[in-house]
Amino acid sequence: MPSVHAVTYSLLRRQGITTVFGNPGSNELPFLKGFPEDFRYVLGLHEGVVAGMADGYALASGRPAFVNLHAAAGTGNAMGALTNAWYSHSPLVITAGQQARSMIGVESMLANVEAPQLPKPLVKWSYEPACPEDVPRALSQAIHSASLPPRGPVYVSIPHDDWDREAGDDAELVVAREIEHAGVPSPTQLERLAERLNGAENPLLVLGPEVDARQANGLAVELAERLRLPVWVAPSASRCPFPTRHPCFRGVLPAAISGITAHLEGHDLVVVVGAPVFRYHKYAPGRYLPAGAQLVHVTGDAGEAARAPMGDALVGDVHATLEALLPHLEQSERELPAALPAPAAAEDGEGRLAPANVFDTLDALAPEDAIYVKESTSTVEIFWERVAMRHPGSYYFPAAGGLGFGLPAALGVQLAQPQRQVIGVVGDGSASYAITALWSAAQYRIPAVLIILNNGTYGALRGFARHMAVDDAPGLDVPGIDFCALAQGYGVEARLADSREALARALQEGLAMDRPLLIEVPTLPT
Ligand SMILES: Cc1ncc(Cn2c(C)c(CCOP(=O)(O)OP(=O)(O)O)sc2=O)c(N)n1
Ligand SMILES: [Ca+2]
Repeated sequence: MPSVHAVTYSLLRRQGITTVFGNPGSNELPFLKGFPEDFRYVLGLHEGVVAGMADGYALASGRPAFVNLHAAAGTGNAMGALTNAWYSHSPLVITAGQQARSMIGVESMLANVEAPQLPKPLVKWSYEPACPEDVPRALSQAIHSASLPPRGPVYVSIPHDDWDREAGDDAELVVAREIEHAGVPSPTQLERLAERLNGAENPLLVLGPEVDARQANGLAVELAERLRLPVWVAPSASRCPFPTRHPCFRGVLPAAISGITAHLEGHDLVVVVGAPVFRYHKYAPGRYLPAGAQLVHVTGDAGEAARAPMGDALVGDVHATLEALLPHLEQSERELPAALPAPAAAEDGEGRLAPANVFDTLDALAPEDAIYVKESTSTVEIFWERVAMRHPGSYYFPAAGGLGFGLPAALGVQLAQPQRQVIGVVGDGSASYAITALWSAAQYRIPAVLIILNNGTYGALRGFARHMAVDDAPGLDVPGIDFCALAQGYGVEARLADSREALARALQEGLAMDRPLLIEVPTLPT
């Protein structure tokens, strides 16, 4: 009769999950014993890096990513990354090694006491099987639960003495299970939605990360051109759902109630697709909608629909809904919106570049299908103004703003998308939360270009301090970090680019390399 270990690896292989992102302890060794030749283990030196790499991999592949952490301590280190994975609906299957069953109750060393409670509320489901025979079924439930809408991370704690136990006669029935989700609205629901869109005088479209996750970007372009309306990206954008050089593109909505409402003025129908309504951030109270405006929301996440403070919603798969909706929409006679004007030129400082000039240089030299993993919080708006993104899966930003995402996620995305060039654009503050990711980049020769924008400060917090009238907070500056030295210490080649010419040279070098390159750019604060 096969062991729990054998059935588990059969299940993972059959479900196409042959990469394990992990950091091991003694509890995990029996799972890693006899690690199969056709599997790949990607080690991260901190569990925040492990979960961040897995998050990038899952988001960019659209497939569940498997994580193996060490008991409670490893799970705790991953919680920051889990805030992002939860809000980006990332299908992570997180496993944690547990002490031997007979040693949990006495709370011996490495016992993960009340394990399923630990990752809540940042997982869809968490479980510790009541007996070894239930481990393969529990892992099958984890894979399908993570993948079914609304997608999200799940957690299974597994005692280390389960792996060599017999799995039971029917254990292998779970190995080949396939579960599909339909989620197409009914003809009546589509007609009602189409009637509102066709009847609107001056509609506006707001697109969210789910449009990109479901690869519905092209359908969103068709919708925009059919209705000839302005297209905004939903606030706190963690993905890019619409081509940024399209004439309908208007930018990213500000993440504040009054700021959003100001942009909705004059529109009688706001159509939100694939985003929560809304991911506010800065506290700037105001009316949720301008007078005379109605809002209709299409989302695959019933929770997002239920918690919105206004509007009507249709819960269904956004790709299937847009595809089924288009034939019901009339061609609008409105003028197509005019493309946004090119942004003004920016001045560099002495030995420091303006972020705008970094991004213009990037836009000029990067491949047209480059993938950007962004985590420099004060330069988000400038980035969206200056960098062209044309294809699905071109942009990733931490969905909960939990820093330490950028460097690991850039590596995970590059592992998932080897045929496209990944460029990480990370602030000096953010980089320090996951700097050990550079070791994994070097060890696995992951050919991402990693740009560190070094303005010596927590730039976004300086902006918040001004907004919140806090002019004397300590702890907002991070001077004196030499990222080139840190990179070389972890085995990654590095270049200092303190002029546009030096940046162009370093970028061209990095884009041609088959291994990672870190580029440190001293920048002006925004
Ligand atoms: C894990 C974690 N810790 C602290 C913060 C708070 N925080 C911090 C510390 C920011 C500064 C980021 O600095 P940076 O250098 O990465 O980028 P900018 O200088 O462009 O803002 S933005 C922000 O929300 C956070 N979001 N996540
Ligand atoms: Ca900074």
